[in-house]
Amino acid sequence: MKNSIKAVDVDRKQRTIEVLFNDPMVSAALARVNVFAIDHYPNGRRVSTSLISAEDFAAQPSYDPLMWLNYVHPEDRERVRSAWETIVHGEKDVFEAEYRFLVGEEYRWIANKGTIVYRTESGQPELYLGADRDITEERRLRQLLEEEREHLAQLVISDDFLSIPNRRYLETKQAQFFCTNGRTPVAVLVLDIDNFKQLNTHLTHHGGDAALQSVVRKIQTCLRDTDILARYGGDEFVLIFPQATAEYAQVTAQGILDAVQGIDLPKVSDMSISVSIGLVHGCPTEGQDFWSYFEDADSLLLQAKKFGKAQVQSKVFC
Ligand SMILES: Nc1nc2c(ncn2[C@@H]2O[C@H](COP(=O)(O)OP(=O)(O)OP(=O)(O)O)[C@@H](O)[C@H]2O)c(=O)[nH]1
Repeated sequence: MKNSIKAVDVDRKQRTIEVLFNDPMVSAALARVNVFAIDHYPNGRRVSTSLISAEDFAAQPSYDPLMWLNYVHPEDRERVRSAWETIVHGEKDVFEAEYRFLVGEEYRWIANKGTIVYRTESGQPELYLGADRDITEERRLRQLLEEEREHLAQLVISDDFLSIPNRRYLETKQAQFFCTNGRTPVAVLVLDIDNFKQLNTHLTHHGGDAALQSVVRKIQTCLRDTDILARYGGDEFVLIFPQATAEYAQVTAQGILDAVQGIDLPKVSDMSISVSIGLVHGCPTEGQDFWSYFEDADSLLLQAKKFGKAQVQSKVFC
């Protein structure tokens, strides 16, 4: 009885395969869209004229619905195996995955989507009908586009002359360094180079550029990896010290003053270089934001300029 049921099933499957792949016109149309069938029972034969040759599968000695996974790239195999196992175990009929597959002697990226059409009496895959597509080139282009997109996104938020974040970075990212639970300390500093107009005149614009780069490199040597230094515009910079103590903020600001004053300018004048800094340190609460700290720090910077430059003016709230 069992055998006769199986025979009927096999006939039905054979008829489906014949309808799809024996007629030259229908078969050619299916090949154009890479439709194939895996005749899983009894020997895992691939029936199609599409991407992967039928010979790859034809010589398998016994029925094994997992056998084809041997052709999947080792790095993709476990991911694809667990997706395919849900099909083999009857949890799902529709399969969809992208993976590298050994075609001839090279791995190609394949997108495969299909469904189990028939199962054996015991629920094992009997006939799988799917379409696959070589997406190697498409993936390469996708990756190039992604890299290009990342690069452009990076350009938008960084100062390409000084290779540090720019004002747009501050405008879009500042909130992530600013926690308003009243318990998380932060320092915001606004820094401006003193008499830079005059320096530019003495050093020429090109020399001014070099001085600007030296200042930035010097400031960077004073910072932790987690501190932010961004160019706000011209010779004005903003620093954020996330989760910094007031002592760290003040010692670092003083360290920046000293480090910048130690920069050797070209010997075309007896000028030295210095910066002025406005510093606000606190534990922001609800209703405060980065910009309120920034405004306060900017006012303190103006005070520092008024009081003679080359100094830090600060306000510490916690
Ligand atoms: N070389 C160079 N100069 C710049 C750049 N960006 C802005 N500047 C110049 O920097 C100068 C900034 O001048 P201000 O900050 O207004 O004035 P200051 O002379 O620094 O005077 P104080 O700020 O009061 O100390 C201007 O002359 C700008 O043209 C740049 O990328 N390279």
